[in-house]
Amino acid sequence: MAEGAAEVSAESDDAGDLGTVEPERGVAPIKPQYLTTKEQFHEFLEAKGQEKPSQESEAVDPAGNDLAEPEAKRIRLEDGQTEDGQAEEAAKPGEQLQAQKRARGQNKCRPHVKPTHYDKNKLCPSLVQESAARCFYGDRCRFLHDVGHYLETKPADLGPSCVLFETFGRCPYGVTCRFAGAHLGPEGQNLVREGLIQAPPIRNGLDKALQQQLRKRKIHFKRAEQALRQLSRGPMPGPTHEATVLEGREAEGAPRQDNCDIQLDPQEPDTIGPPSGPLRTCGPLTDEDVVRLRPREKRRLDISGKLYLAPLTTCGNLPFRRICKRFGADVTCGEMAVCTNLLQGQTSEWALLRRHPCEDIFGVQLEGAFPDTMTKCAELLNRTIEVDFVDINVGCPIDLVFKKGGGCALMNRLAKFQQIVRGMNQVLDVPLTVKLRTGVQERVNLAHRLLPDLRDWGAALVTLHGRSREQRYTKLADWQYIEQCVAAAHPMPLFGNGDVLSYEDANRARQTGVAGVMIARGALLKPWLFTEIKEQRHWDISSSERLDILRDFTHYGLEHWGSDTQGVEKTRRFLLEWLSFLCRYVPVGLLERLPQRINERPPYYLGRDYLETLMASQKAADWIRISEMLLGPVPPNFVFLPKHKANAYK
Ligand SMILES: Cc1cc2nc3c(=O)[nH]c(=O)nc-3n(C[C@H](O)[C@H](O)[C@H](O)COP(=O)(O)O)c2cc1C
Repeated sequence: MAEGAAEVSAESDDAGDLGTVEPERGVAPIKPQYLTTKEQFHEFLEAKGQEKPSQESEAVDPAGNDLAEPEAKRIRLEDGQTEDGQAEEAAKPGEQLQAQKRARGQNKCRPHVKPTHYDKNKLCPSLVQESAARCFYGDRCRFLHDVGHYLETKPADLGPSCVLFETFGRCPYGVTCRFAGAHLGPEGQNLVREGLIQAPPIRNGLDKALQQQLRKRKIHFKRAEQALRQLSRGPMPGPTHEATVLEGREAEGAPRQDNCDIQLDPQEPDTIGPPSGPLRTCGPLTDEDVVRLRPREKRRLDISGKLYLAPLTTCGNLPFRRICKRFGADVTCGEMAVCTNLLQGQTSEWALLRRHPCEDIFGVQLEGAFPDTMTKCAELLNRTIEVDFVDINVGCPIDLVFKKGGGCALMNRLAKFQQIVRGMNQVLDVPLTVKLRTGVQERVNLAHRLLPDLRDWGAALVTLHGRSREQRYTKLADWQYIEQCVAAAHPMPLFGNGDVLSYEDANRARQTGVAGVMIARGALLKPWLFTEIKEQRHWDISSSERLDILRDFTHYGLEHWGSDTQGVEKTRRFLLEWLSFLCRYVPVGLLERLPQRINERPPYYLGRDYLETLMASQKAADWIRISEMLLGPVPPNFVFLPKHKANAYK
């Protein structure tokens, strides 16, 4: 789903031990000396918040902002929600159902954040982009053209140094950067530092020409149509792959959209995909090219034994994945993208496909309900982006997707499911993988029956989340069933997914015989989990180390979303979404028994220092306080309600 607009249900978590089906809800066993009451906890943070910033917070506040102003005055929260983002308890029985609905995983009535695109105080992009000579819109342009006037209304810088300027020697946001003081010369010119480092090229961006063709529906999906025709006649044989000059060049890592075959040919403007007739080439063929023309096999995906960071709508954004990569995640995947939105050339949906150079084994995940759109989308991506695999989300539980026959619903639409897998597999040069749940209903397991089919249809790997759609997160993942499914999938590798929060959990999961483990909420609660698993230890990470991780996230965020107001606020919102999960982590040194389990609710406790306590808070106002330490004060009338009620326990 489009970046920043996704709706995914991360339902409230319940308790119990990994491997049991009917879990007991637990409370994290915190050493008695750290325990406190709700009132004392909030009083403590309130009092600290009123104080002048401590040394600790002075050290972490890049802008040197006074953090003493109580956020509650400035932050509006959604009606019917308590300050901590949870639904108020229903007072009357008649309201109970309603309250239950509200208490489920999603905050569906979140405030709509007005886009700042048409902000009349925004400087015209022609004055920011050095390449743009003059404003295309002339007198009709709605943005400011007077830099002096713009600077008068521009809010104060958020800090003395700009991460883009520091890293690359040049900040593309120029005067609009919220840290612009670091790189503006005496005349207001945007400075460039010596030894300028090229910013890494955006991988998997959407080319403007391609976007136009998609919007005008001018693309002809030759390979997909051929595959779909074959499918309508009956099952197809396994995939065949004609190698082309184009593919050879792609294998060398050349950007695909710049390739002569994908460029929109005036003679054949509506064609994408390999030529069916004689090969078109960019120039004369060399011996090297001829070698590349040999038919080659579909690329393989060998990720057995690797740690796979789950696709995570909203939270699994590129900056977060960079953090997880640093801590040892081996495989990463983009957030779920809706195939029809990609086919329409929606910029925000294409943003979900972007890949950072550190993501060495990277896939994208697609959602869709129909063979034609899914196959066409697969062909489109096959030609335009660099990925190691494409995954189909057949685990998505949300109504919006389910009611259209996508996500989990495909588990009960066998004919369509088969056509989608076969069709996509036929047009992809990279392996196709599938993410499943145990089934739709709680007591009707379907996965074990589907796995042999998926293997025959050509899926290279399946990940099984050990819960049904109906269960959402109310029960623990059923690892016994996952074990049963390993045999059903054989020899196709099966990854297991559900409730891994410690190296012990990962070890137990591996004992089921799965090819590897996928981790979702565990990574959100503690991204250093990958290191813990690899080094087989518990890491008693300090609050300042945790803050450093958050700071790195904001730096990656500013790099990814921009260092102007819009980019800063986008970074903040994604940070806040993440903080709504992070607060559930209980520091190792505070636990009476290790490890923490994913179903255990932390009681109120005071950490070993102020920051540790602040990070344990489930109040949105406290997450905002943390964001202000890193990104400066929130704008006036700032509203935030987390998308996922990760802090809600049923
Ligand atoms: C915030 C959030 C977003 C998610 N988004 C996706 C998604 O885009 N695609 C998907 O297949 N699963 C998604 N999931 C499900 C996870 O990938 C995973 O299957 C599930 O959380 C179980 O793993 P866990 O127990 O390790 O959290 C999401 C889960 C969460 C908590």
